[in-house]
Amino acid sequence: MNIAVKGLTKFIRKQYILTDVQLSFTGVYGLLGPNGAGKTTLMKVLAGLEDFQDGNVYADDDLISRSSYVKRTDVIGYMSQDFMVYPELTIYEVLEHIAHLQGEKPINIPTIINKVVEDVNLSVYTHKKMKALSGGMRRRVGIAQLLLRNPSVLLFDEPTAGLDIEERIRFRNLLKKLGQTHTVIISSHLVEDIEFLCTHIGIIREGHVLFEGTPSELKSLAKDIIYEISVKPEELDQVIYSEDVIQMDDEDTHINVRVFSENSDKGSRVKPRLMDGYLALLKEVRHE
Ligand SMILES: Nc1ncnc2c1ncn2[C@@H]1O[C@H](COP(=O)(O)OP(=O)(O)OP(=O)(O)O)[C@@H](O)[C@H]1O
Repeated sequence: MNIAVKGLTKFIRKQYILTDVQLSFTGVYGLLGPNGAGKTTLMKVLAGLEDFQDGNVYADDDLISRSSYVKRTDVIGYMSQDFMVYPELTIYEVLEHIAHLQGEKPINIPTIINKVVEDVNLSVYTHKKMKALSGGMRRRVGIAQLLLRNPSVLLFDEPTAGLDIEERIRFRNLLKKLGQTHTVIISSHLVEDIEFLCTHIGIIREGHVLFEGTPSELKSLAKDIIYEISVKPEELDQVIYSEDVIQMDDEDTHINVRVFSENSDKGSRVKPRLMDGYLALLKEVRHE
């Protein structure tokens, strides 16, 4: 199922949070933007958790919400950054409780729970108490409880924030797997997560859409303007001072400095990465 928004506008008192937002969410969709761009607000609007003043939300071309708050928990599952409930209950007990609240027949509950814990790779941990779980495991329980309802669209707000590197990789792999069976929308300011996971990307800034397209379309915004310069450690200060630096990689004997440049005779032109396209877009907007 695809979700789309048209003309979406939200303000709180006199401050516009989202302005005439038009986006079409499909595949594994990455919603990127700097802090305060409006990503969380947009995700909550999609989930039916926040009201808005103008515009429409569609699911597969059917209007599901017009300028108002409509709860769509049967279609859309939303997960905020963390999931911490009932610390004294085990994973199984939490899921059992939620399944009961949803009105599942008691006889079906064990089968349903076994399926969702398998989907999120928690089958061997169901006896563990919530309070004993790591951040990544708690988030996986959060996904499991969403899957109990079997929504077609899963929304994740900053899903890997605060996870250590191993958990982040495990969690990203899980999101990739879920993307094979669901429409997945991920909001993040980490280009790295989006690069690994997403087939489509939307970029917002200060509540306005700046870009929507594929990862290669985003990369192409930095076509022909990315150079790599190899410098000795003692030359680094001079390069930082004179060039528009994106990234530096320390290679023991020298440092590879990635820069924006229209024409650099000091380095070699390289293929743009997603980060380059994203930064090129933000630079362009800043200069307008
Ligand atoms: N309830 C509210 N009242 C007033 N301002 C709000 C409210 N909710 C959000 N905002 C403002 O709306 C803007 C967008 O916030 P939002 O949290 O959606 O952005 P974000 O892109 O998710 O940012 P971050 O990555 O920092 O979480 C910010 O300027 C924020 O201060």
